[in-house]
Amino acid sequence: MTSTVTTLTITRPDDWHVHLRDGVQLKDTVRDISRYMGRAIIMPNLVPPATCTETALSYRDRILAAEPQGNFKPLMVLYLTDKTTPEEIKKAKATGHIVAAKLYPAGATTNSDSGVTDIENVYPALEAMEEVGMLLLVHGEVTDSSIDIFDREKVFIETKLSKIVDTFPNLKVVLEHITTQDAVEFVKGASDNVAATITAHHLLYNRNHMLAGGIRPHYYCLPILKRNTHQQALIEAATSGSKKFFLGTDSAPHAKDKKEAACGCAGAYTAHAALELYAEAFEEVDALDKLEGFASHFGPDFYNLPRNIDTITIKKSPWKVPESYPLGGTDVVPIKAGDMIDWMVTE
Ligand SMILES: NC(=O)N[C@@H](CC(=O)O)C(=O)O
Ligand SMILES: [Zn+2]
Ligand SMILES: [Zn+2]
Repeated sequence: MTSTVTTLTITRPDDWHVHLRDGVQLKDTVRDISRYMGRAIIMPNLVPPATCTETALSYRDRILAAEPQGNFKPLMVLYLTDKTTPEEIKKAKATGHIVAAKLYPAGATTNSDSGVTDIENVYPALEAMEEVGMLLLVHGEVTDSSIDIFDREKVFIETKLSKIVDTFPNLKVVLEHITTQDAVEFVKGASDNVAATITAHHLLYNRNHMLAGGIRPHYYCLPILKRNTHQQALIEAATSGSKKFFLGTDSAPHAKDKKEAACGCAGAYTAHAALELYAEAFEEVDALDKLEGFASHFGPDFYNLPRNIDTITIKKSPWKVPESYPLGGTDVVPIKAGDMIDWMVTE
């Protein structure tokens, strides 16, 4: 359905899950993320990962040195390992710049090799996080090779996440980039301390877009796109007005040749048009009136941070997405490369 709304002014949004990478790529990723996002949760899966306070803070310095536009504020995240200590958690939290720690099950996704091998290994760290009010962000997939890739999120929720949530009821947990109806139901049924981010690409696409009529590597990301019934459940959750679901693009650039390869990397680039892509998904179900809560209110509310005070305007003004964008001397192929996007942020 197409609505008659052609312009929408909303509180400035934030991105609660993004990958900016490092080094020469930063000038390109920082330019895109700071075009209109007020803040962003910067994922720490660098090589090597940002596992301690010093590495997270020096990463923050490099992001700021890449000259973000406007008043963009990077919110940093500690990468949990089997060895993360409660002391490190407290030290990180005390800086005021590190707001969360990320649980990557070892081997689950891009640059997760140093991640957690057994969740009980991080229980002392989780206890400290619960105590000081640091959020736990979770890549929710099991890594057992005998579990089908399309079931890994559901099995993680059943066997790991429910245990974490029961053991640490006062810990705030964000189940990142959810992809299934199972995740939607788990989050809805859990306490107010449990929320989820949803990407634009999981709202716009299902596994047919990736696999039917040819294999399209730029749609390949983790957790992998699921069947359309799951896509529908995500759309319903995002547009429901529930404060438990908010914007996290999981924009994750990889150079073109690393995606278009015999063994292509996982990750989709959406930072070139983040809010514009969400607007398309919300418009599709006539729910543009729900976009502001999802993009600009529920995230800061869950993180206990103030909402942004200024606004941006998004207009119906179709434009053609370039075939690629520069990425520190290489190129990244964005979602909707060469296609039209209906919406444009005009500030
Ligand atoms: N989502 C992805 O497919 N890839 C992310 C890692 C992640 O968020 O799991 C990346 O860093 O490339
Ligand atoms: Zn992830
Ligand atoms: Zn991610």
